[in-house]
Amino acid sequence: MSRLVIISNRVSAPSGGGAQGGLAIALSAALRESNGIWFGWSGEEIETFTGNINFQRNQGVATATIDLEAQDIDEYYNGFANRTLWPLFHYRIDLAEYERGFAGGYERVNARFAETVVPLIEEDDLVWVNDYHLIPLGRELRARGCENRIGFFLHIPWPPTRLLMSLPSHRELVESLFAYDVIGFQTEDSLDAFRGYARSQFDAEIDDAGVMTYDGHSVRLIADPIGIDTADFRASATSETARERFSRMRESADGRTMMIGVDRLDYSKGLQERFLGYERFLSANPEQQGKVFLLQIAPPSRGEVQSYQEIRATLDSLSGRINGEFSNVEWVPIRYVNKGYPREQLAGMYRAARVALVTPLRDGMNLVAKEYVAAQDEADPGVLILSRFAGAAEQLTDAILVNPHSPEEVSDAIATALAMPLEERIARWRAMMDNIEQEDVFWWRRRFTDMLEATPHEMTA
Ligand SMILES: O=P(O)(O)OC[C@H]1O[C@H](O[C@H]2O[C@H](CO)[C@@H](O)[C@H](O)[C@H]2O)[C@H](O)[C@@H](O)[C@@H]1O
Ligand SMILES: O=c1ccn([C@@H]2O[C@H](COP(=O)(O)OP(=O)(O)O)[C@@H](O)[C@H]2O)c(=O)[nH]1
Repeated sequence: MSRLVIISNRVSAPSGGGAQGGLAIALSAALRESNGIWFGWSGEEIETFTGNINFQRNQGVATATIDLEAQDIDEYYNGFANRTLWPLFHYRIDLAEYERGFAGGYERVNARFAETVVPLIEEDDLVWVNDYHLIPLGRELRARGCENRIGFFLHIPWPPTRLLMSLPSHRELVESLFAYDVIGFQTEDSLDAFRGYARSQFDAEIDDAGVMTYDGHSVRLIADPIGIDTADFRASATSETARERFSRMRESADGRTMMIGVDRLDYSKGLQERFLGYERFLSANPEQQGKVFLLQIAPPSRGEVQSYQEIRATLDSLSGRINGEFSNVEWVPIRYVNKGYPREQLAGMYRAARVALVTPLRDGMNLVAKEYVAAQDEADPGVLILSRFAGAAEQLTDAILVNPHSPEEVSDAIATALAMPLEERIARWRAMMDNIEQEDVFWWRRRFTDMLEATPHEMTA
């Protein structure tokens, strides 16, 4: 197999602890297998951009990182990526900000990425660009003579055409995607939405095999849902650290049933709606008060962006209000923790929870849903409550699927989950486990890179 050059905004080499995003975890696993190199932003700020590359190798993963200057971080990461594209692609046009400075910074940083990474790319490498931060990177690489096979994978949802058209530069942004040889999406739903846009806005032809032709250039389109390293996660759920965490959780639960949520503190994760659904459940089922509690782990994320500061304040106040309303001296209904935990500890907590609430309003995939399933005890598994609007819902159809906007549905789902007989819990868990065992992170990576490798080079523009 050809060497992989993976490019993504953030490079987060594996480490012992701390919170890592799902993308980081998935790519580390993929890189180890392919002996590739991972290029991106270090997450560090520098006074003036130099293009100097810092090479490192951590636990079998080779990384090459650059620092960005303050204006780049403001306009590209906090700006166009997280104030414009993220809300828009998660259907929140009310939160999307359209500033020319953001768009300019986004183009500039994509050009800087291209300029810096081009010398690292060897003739037969497969180049794999990841996520919404780097949509125009393929075009920038081509402009610098890169004739390798280049693929792009979008980790977040592709929005419906009507929403995307609210972005002033939508045509230019999408046209830059035509520089790639393969474009991957998490779900059939996103792939459909992209096809709709390409046909209606560019008159692109798309055949039954998923090959899109526009202006004499062909691009292969694929829905390729990302998975987790299921075997590894399952093993980590019975590691010493996880077992210790499991026991401590059970002890601190003091005979009460624990439910869990684990999400970056992001408005797309539907935390506010989840708390309201849980509040509804407590009001509708007073006999459950004092018998259950929700552990919500929510490490702060993208704190420079105002909408993230606002959701944090909203959740502080909502969790406080619900706890104030229902708590007594011995019981608090929500344990709300603004801190990240290492994976093995999370695995122990997932296993200790009878129910997981994974209720994003929109999510590209949601790896937490898959991790929760992988961590369960097969003889006594917990129940997954999953939003219909998470990418994972296309695969995990045996979860209790809910509309996260409806407090009644969330409340009913909690009641159903808590009352579910063991036999049904096992049957649902088995079906979900079969899926995540089959469609794991290696399956995801192979499908993408096999397609990229099989795409004839002549197809490149
Ligand atoms: O790097 P950050 O700004 O701190 O954000 C963390 C990551 O969040 C997003 O994750 C997405 O990718 C996951 C894996 O495919 C998927 O399960 C999830 O639904 C997506 O939201 C983001 O897309 C990543 O680039 C960030 O690194
Ligand atoms: O305290 C935490 C919270 C989350 N995560 C990990 O962060 C990832 C979140 O990925 P997901 O796809 O659910 O959402 P994203 O944050 O990428 O949007 C999962 O692998 C979690 O195990 C973690 O390691 N520690």
